Order: sequence, then C-alpha cells, then structure tokens
Amino acid sequence: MDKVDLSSHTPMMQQYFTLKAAHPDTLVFYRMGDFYELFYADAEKAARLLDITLTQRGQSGGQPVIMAGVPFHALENYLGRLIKMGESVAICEQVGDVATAKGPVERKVVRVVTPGTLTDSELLSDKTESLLLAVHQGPRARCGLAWLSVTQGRVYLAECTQDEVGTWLARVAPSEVIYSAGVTERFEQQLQVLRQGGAFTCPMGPRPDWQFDATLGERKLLEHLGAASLQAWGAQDLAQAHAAAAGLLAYAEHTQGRTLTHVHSVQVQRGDDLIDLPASTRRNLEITRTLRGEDAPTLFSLLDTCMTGMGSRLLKTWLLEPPRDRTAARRRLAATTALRGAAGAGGGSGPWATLRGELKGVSDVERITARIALRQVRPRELVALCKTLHKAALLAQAGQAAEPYLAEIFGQLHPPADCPELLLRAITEEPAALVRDGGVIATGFDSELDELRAIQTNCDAFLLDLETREKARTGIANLRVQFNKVHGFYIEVTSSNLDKVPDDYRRRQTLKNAERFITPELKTFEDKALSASERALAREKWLYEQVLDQLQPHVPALTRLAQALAALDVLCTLAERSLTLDWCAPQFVAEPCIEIEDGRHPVVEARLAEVSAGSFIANHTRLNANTRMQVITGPNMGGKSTYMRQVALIVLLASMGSHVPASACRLGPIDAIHTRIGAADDLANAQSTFMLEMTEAAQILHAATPHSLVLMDEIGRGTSTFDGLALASGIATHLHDKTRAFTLFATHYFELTELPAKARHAVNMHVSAAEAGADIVFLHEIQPGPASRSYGIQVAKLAGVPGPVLNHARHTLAALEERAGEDELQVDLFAVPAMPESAGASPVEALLASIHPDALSPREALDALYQLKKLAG
Ligand SMILES: Nc1ncnc2c1ncn2[C@@H]1O[C@H](COP(=O)(O)OP(=O)(O)OP(=O)(O)O)[C@@H](O)[C@H]1O
Repeated sequence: MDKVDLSSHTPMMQQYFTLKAAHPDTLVFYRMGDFYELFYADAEKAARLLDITLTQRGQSGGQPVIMAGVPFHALENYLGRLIKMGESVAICEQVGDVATAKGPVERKVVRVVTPGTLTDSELLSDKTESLLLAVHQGPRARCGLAWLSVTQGRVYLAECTQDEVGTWLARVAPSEVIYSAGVTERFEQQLQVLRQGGAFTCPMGPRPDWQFDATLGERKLLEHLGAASLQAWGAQDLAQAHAAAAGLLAYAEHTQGRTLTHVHSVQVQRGDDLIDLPASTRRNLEITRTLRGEDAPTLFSLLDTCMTGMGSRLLKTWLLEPPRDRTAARRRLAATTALRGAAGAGGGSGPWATLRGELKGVSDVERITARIALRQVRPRELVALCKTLHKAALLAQAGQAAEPYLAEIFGQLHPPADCPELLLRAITEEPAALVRDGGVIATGFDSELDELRAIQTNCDAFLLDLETREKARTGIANLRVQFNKVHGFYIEVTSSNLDKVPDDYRRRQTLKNAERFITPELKTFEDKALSASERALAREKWLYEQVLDQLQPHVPALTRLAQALAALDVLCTLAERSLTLDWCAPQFVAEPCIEIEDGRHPVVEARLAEVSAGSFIANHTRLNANTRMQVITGPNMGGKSTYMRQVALIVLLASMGSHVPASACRLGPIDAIHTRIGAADDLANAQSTFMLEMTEAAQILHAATPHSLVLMDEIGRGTSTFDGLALASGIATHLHDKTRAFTLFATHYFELTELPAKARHAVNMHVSAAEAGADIVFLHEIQPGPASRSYGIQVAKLAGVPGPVLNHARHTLAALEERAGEDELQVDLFAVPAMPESAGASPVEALLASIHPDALSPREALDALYQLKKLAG
C-alpha cells in the first residue's frame, strides 16, 4: 500500500495502519469485539479467497472503509483455509484495558501464522512436520541451508553448492522457504525455476538481508545450545549455514512473537550422509504419496500403524532419510528384533504388543512441549501431558530391556522430577478449553483462588437465607431471590403481592405478572460476588502463567522423553508390521550386492490380499559384482514395473532399519536409488514427456555410482522407434560400462536383449506369461533369459479393445514381421562407436601445409594462390 497520510484518518484506522506497516505482505486480522476485521486490500483479498462478504463502513481519510470480517470463534477454520492456500496471517489482538482506554484500545500483533511456522494443533497434520527452511547465498556459489519445525527443538544445517540447492529442497520438502532479500537476481530466478519445476512446492519469500548474518547465526545457535562452541555438533566452520540459521531463527521468532526457548539441539546434514532419494524416486516409488497425489496406498500408509502422531512423523523421517552408514539401521533392526519376542511369533503376543497397548492414547508430548515453551499450551493439553507422564513413568519402570537401544529409550522415559506432580496439583481434571473461561486451576493449588471461589459457592446459601428472611419480613410467601446474567441479583414479587413490598425495595425490572427489586443488602452482596468472580478469573490467568514458568526448565527433558516415546512407537510398529506381513531381517554386508530371496512388492501384495485377487508371486533378485544389470523384457502387465519397484522398496526398507518383504536379503553399501519410470506429461511446465524422460535420464547418468541402484523403465518410448532404440541402447551401455550401477532395465525393445551377449555384467530376465488359445495368462515370475515374444495384442484384448481393431492389428503385425525378416536390422547396437574420423587433411589444407611463405618468390606466391583457388573451387 502507498504511504498513508495518517493525520486524516480516524484514531482507530491510524492504529491499524501503523500495525499494517509492520506486516505489509501478511493479511492482518484486526480484532474488533467478536470479530477479526480485515481492511482495504487485505479485505478484498480475503473476500476473494474465503468467499466472505466485502462491506464498506463509515469514512476514514475521506474515503469509505472497505472491510471484511470473520467471527472470532471461527478463526481456526479461516486460518486453516488461508494457510493451505499458502497465505500468512498476522493476528492482532486487543491487549489494553477496554474500560480505561482513551481512544482505541491498545492492540498488538501477538503472532504471525505462516505455512512453515504452524503451532496450532488444529492446523497441523498429526503425521507430517511443517518445516521452515532458510537459504543463504554465500560467495563462490556456496549456499547455506537451515531448517526447523517450530514444534520440534532442533535446527538442521547444511551447506551445498548453488547447483545442489534443488536436490536439498526436494529432500527436505519444506512448507515455507525464506531467503535473503540480498541474493542475486539469478539466484532468485533459480529458486523460482526450481519451484515451478516441482523441486519444492511451498510458498517462498525474501526476508531482510541483515538478518542473514553468519556471526549472528553462530551466536544465536550457541545461545540455544547453551554452549561455548559448535564443535561438539560438528557445526563449526559452516559460515553459510550459520547465516541461514540467523535468518531462520529471526523469522521463526518474528512469527511466534518470542524466542524459541525449546530449541536445544543442532544437527548438521551432509550430502553424502544419506542415501540419495531424488524427487523422481520418491514420486515413482510412491513412498508417501501415490502418483495421483493421494496419501494411500503408499509404502508409508502400509507401514504406519503407529499409535501416536509423534511415531508417525518419526517413521516418515526414517523412511525418507535413510543413512548410508548402516549403524542406525543395525541398531533399529536389533531393537525391532528384540521387540518381536523370542519366538518371533505374531498373533498379538510379544513385547511389542504389550508396549503398543501402553502407547495407545499417549498424547503428542513433542508438540505440547513446544507449545509450553511458546506459552501457547492449552489447559487440556496439560492434563493430557500429565496422564502421559504417568504412563511413561510406568513404562520406564516396567521396560527392563537388555537390548542396548531399547535400554537407552527406556532410560529416557522417566518424567522430569516434580513435573507430573506439579501438573496434577495445578490443573483440574477436566478444565475449560481456554484459560480465559476460568475453571482451569485445581482446587487446593492456591488459597486466594479458593477463597474467591468460595464466595461464589457460598452465594447459593446466602440467597436462600435472604429469601427466608425477606419472606418472613414481608409476609410474601412466593417471594424469590434469584440471579440472571443480564440483570444480576433480584427479588421477584408477583403483581398480586406488590402492595406488601417494603420501602427499601428498588425496582429493577417489570415483567408481565411480576416486578423485580433490589435491596441495599442484596446490592452489596452482588458487588462482592461479581468482583469475586472477576478476581478469580484474573487470578487463574496469573496462576496459569506461573505454572508455565515452572514448566520451562522441564522443556529439554520433556523433548527427550517425546523423542524416546516416538522411537519406541516406531520400533514397535516395525515389529508388528514385520510379523503381520511376514517380513525378514535383512543382512548388511560389505561387498557390493543386492540379493533377495522371494522378494515381494509390499503395497501391491497388500492390495491383492485386500481385494482377494490371488496371491502375490515372489521373485528372487541377484545383483552383485558379477551381475550388475538385468535387462528385463516381457508383456505389458506382466509385472516388470512391480518387480523393479519391489527391489527398490526392499533396499529402502532395509536401509531405514526395517524388516523386508522377502525370505532373505543381503545388501551391500548403497548410496542412491535412482528411478526413471514413465510418468504423465508435465503439461504445467510445458515439458514434453520425451524431454522429461531425457532430463531424468541425463541426471541419473551424471549422478549414479557403482553403489547406486538404478531403475530404468521403458526408456526411449517417447520418440520414434529408431531414435528411442538407439538412445535406450546408448544409455544401457553407458550404465553398464561406465557408471556400473546396479541397474534394472525394463524395455520393450527386443533388440536390447542382445546386450548381455556383449556386456559381461548384464543378464537377460523376462516376466513369464503363458498363452491359453488366443488369450494370455500372466504368471508374474521373473525368469532368466529374454522374453520369447511380445503379447501386445493379447493385452489389448484383455483391455477390451474391439474385435475388428484386434483383427486389423493381427494382419498388420503379420505383414510387418514378414518385411522385417527380409531386411533384418544389420546394425550392431552395442558396438562402441568409432570417434568421428579425423578425416585426413583436405587437398587445400595439404597444399597450404606444404607452402613456406618466407621461401616463396612473389611469382611463386601468386601461382600458389591460383592453385589453392582452383582446388577450393
Ligand atoms: N509378482 C506379482 N504377483 C502378482 N501380481 C502381480 C505381480 N506383479 C505384477 N502383478 C500384477 O500385475 C499388474 C501389472 O504389473 P506391472 O505394472 O508391473 O506390469 P508391467 O510389466 O510393468 O506392465 P507395463 O509394461 O504395461 O508397464 C500389477 O498391477 C499387479 O496387479
């Protein structure tokens, strides 16, 4: 908005403009009585986005005030919708005293709600973190990254080159990205392009440059850690990441209106710590989302039977961030194996089952703790926390584990001393939803509050006593002493008895058949009772703040306890899943290999079981130093994609420390899972299928190493047969000879089955199918050797293509096959192409080379020139 001349506006609008100036890019919700109002451009935008009515009221600065409002009790609903649309909202409350204010009551922005800094339980998804990520552009094309979830207590740091920013953004999958306003235009454009290209999808915006300061960042991190050096976290010497952290924390504090006192840990992530799962891999393997963008059925939806939101969130992190180093996976596997019980038998027995019973109903300690630190916690959350702490204490006592990881977890389940007692003493068992409603602090916690409450309770006795006395004094038998919220206390006398009313009765209200009066004695009582209830409410608010103060020192211990509960939940879940779904423990080995016995695709298997569509056919996989590539052929619908994905999913599951859907699995070191699997056209980004296919293939050829797993499905399909075939064979040869990654290469080009004859580390595999007359039966077995033929027409028949079309196709096929037999393709697809000939020197060049200008007479020079001209002609 242009600069506003405040003097011409009403005092209230002056206040509004001052507040709005501090939040120019944010919708300001300005509290007025029972509504939050938006003004001018904000009002127009909100009316459009929320479909609420735009109105004009009064005048300010000589213009009508354009406004739109939402009722205060429906705030969460509107906030939720705006945040989903990527908007941010500044909540501006009345903080001054309405009674004593001269002019508009004092207002303040108490917090800013943005997609990456959500803390409200109503707005957050139980199963997903909302992450805020800050990018800093440093010198020499280095970048710093820092991210956090406001509801967790940890800041993550990373440094990378400018080119790698996209990979990091895809990996972290933030809900909001901020960057310094001082970045170069090119860098800003790069971020825009990444966003349009789908590397990340969340809102993004610049923040003041000075906030991205490395020294400031380091100092802030040290303050949060309460340490003198970042060395213990390996986070020293990361100036670019420190600068990002400075911007990150400044913004997070800005939104919460306070420092994040619960942030006590820092974790540095390095590009080569984790197994690389590029965005295409996450998408193609349907890890947390289906290709259609739904939450289920996915690998995560199959795995997630966690009892708590904390568990679900941790499980997702483990799944999406498998470390290359096997230490964590081994630890998790050992703990899961211990939880499965000695017999490893399912049927709801074993330590996992008992523990899961205990974990049921456990509250979200992690988020409640963050809200304690941010002083946003609600009374009922504290009651839930209190119950969970009691449960955790029992678990800690009961869970004597010999397994080291479990022992460590149980060790962290002891609630911080005095914390459960404090909560039990302070908060009543069934408190009101909000402190402002009162009825939150338990009786016996504070004598002053108890006294004030006693006045209210004694009220009934006093009124009864007064009624008896007044009946006796006036002789009116049906006289009644009562209270209502509008008129306060009164004595009601029916019309027929009005002549008996004493002089000291003052009329308060006239009804149809009665009059209501007040007496000096009743008035005195009323003042005392009403002020007692007001004072009790104020006292409760104050006491609640005191309780929050007393809880602050427990925040770090509560955070650790939350992490322990989450880990226990995930480990029990992995134990349960492995038993229910009949999975085995993988074995990690040092030599390069992916060897799977009876591997299954967990999600397809579960779906087949669900719809009773027969059982899943298990398949073996043997990739090792000798066999690095499988060229897989076979009919459409035969199960090639399923097989390839199952191998990748088994590798992923093993790497996170889970059991796997197989009867045995040996796995060597893995650094990445790359996938190139036919996807729908990326129309939104005007990229053709073929362009996308080649871009992804190029990325894989650049990035894959001998420790990577590469899935290539139908590469080359997007262009003409010869082009496609030529490219597919080139790519396969490169992957085999140069990259030497473990490769599963599914193709329709039968010509590619010739590759293994020349490439020593490649083998042919095919999915089996049997013909039954003119029909086809898929056996889904992966067998050695190339497929004998294609079954396209039979598959088309299955799909319901009309008979005449099929007949036509059969004839055409026969004709084509005949012709192909005549002029057999005589090209060797896999011959290493000769480098373009250094095609000898041309005659002109040869002559030129023979001329020595210094040795020529002018005449000879002229002759040479004629000769050259002639040759060139
Ligand atoms: N091992 C298996 N056991 C049982 N059913 C299977 C198996 N593999 C695949 N299927 C079933 O066959 C269907 C098709 O499998 P898939 O998509 O893997 O075939 P495809 O060979 O990749 O086909 P296309 O070449 O058309 O992509 C799956 O949806 C699944 O229902």
